[in-house]
Amino acid sequence: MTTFHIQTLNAISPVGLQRLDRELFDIGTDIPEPRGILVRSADLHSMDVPPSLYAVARAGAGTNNIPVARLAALGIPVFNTPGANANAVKELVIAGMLLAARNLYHAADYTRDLVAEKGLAGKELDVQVEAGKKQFAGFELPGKSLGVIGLGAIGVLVANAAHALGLKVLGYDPALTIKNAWQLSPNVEQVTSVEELFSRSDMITLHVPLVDGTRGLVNAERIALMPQGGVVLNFARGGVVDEAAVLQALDTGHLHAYVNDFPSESGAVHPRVVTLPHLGASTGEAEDNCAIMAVDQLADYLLHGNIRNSVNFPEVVMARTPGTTRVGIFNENKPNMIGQITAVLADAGLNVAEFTNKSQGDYAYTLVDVEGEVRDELKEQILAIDGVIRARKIET
Ligand SMILES: NC(=O)C1=CN([C@@H]2O[C@H](COP(=O)(O)OP(=O)(O)OC[C@H]3O[C@@H](n4cnc5c(N)ncnc54)[C@H](O)[C@@H]3O)[C@@H](O)[C@H]2O)C=CC1
Ligand SMILES: O=C(O)C(=O)COP(=O)(O)O
Repeated sequence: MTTFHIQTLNAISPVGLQRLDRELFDIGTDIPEPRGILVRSADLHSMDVPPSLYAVARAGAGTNNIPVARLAALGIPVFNTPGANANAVKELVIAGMLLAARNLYHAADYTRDLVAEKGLAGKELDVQVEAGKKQFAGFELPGKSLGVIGLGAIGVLVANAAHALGLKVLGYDPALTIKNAWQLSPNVEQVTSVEELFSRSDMITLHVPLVDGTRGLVNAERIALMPQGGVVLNFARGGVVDEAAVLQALDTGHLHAYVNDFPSESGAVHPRVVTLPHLGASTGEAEDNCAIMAVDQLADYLLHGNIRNSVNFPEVVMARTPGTTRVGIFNENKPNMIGQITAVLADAGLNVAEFTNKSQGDYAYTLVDVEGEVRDELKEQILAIDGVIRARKIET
C-alpha cells in the first residue's frame, strides 16, 4: 500500500492531523520527497518544488504566500479553507472598531503608565485618572457608517455583525457570489464603486485577497474622500493599503485611527496605529476548523484525486466506481484534449466507466475510472499528448 508523505511547514492543529490514517500517511516537518504540504503563512515563493509533490493545502484563507500560478503550471493543486476562520476574523474586526472608537489601546497604556512609570496610588491615582480620561473620550457605533470592501466569507459576517451593532453598513464586491449574497443581511447597502464607498464611510474595513487588483487599494486619493476623523481597519493583508498614505492622513488628523494585523516598522510605532501580530485566525476554534478542512481536502485528493476548494484548479469530485482504476490528468485548456485522452484509453483496451472533465482559465483536470488493467506505460502515453501536464494512476 502507498504511504503518502505529508510535510507540515507551520504548526497545524492536531485535531486536523489526527484525521490522517497513519497506515496511509506519515507526517513531519522534515519529510523528504513530500506528496503533500500543509501550510499556514510560511512563504513558499522561493521554494524549489519537489518533483514528488502532488498538492499543497493552506489551512487558512489567504494564498498570497504560495506560488499558486507556478504550481498550477506543474499540475499541483493548491487548496485553501474558505470560511473556516471567518468568525475569528469577524470578532477581531469588531474588537478593532471598538478599540478605535473608544481609544482603548492608548487609554489602557495611560493607566498603566500612571502606576508603573509615575508610581501613583490611592487619591493621587484617582485624581490623575479623572483628569486624564477626557483625552480618550470616543464615539459610539450606532449611526456611524462602515464600508466593507470584499463581501466574501469574512466580509459578510462583519457586515451583518456591524448592522446588528447599529452601524449603517455599505458593501462593495464586484464579484459577490450567490452563496454570499444569500448570507448577507438585506440591510447592507451594496454600492457599485469603491469611491462611493470611501466617500460615504466613517470607517472602512478590508476583506479582499492580496492580488494585483487589490494592491494599494486604500490610497491617498481614496482616503481623501472619507469624512474627517475616519478609521481604516485592515485584517486582509498589509499590501492592500498604501501605508505611507494612511500614516500621512493620521498625521494631518484626517484619519483618526488605523487598526491592522500586519506589523511594519513605521506603522507599528505610530501613535494613532494599533497593530496586532497577525492574530486574525489565531483562535483554537479557527485553527481546528482550518486544519480539519485542509487535511480532509488534501487526503481526498491524494487518495481519490478529488479537487475541492482549490484556488488554481476547478472543483472536480467524482464518486469511486467499484472495480475500476482511477486516473487523474492535468492538461492545458485547449481543443481536442478529451478526444486525445479517450483515444489513448481506447487504444489500451480500457473501457471508461466514469469520466469528468472541467476547465478553469488556462488549465483543465480530468478524472476517469476505467475498467481493465492499467499498465505503467499508459501514463507515458497520456503524458506524450501535447498539452498534458501531469498524469497519475490513483492506486488506492
Ligand atoms: N488577518 C488574518 O489572520 C486573516 C486574513 N485573511 C485575509 O482576508 C482575505 C479574505 O478572506 P475571506 O473572506 O475568507 O475570502 P473570500 O474569498 O471568501 O472573500 C474575498 C472576497 O473579496 C472579493 N474581492 C476580490 N477583489 C476585490 C476587489 N478589488 N474589491 C472588492 N472585493 C473584491 C471577492 O469577490 C470575494 O468575495 C484573505 O484572502 C486573507 O488575505 C483571512 C483570514 C485570516
Ligand atoms: O487565513 C489567512 O489568510 C490568514 O491570514 C491566517 O494566517 P495564519 O494561518 O494565522 O498564519
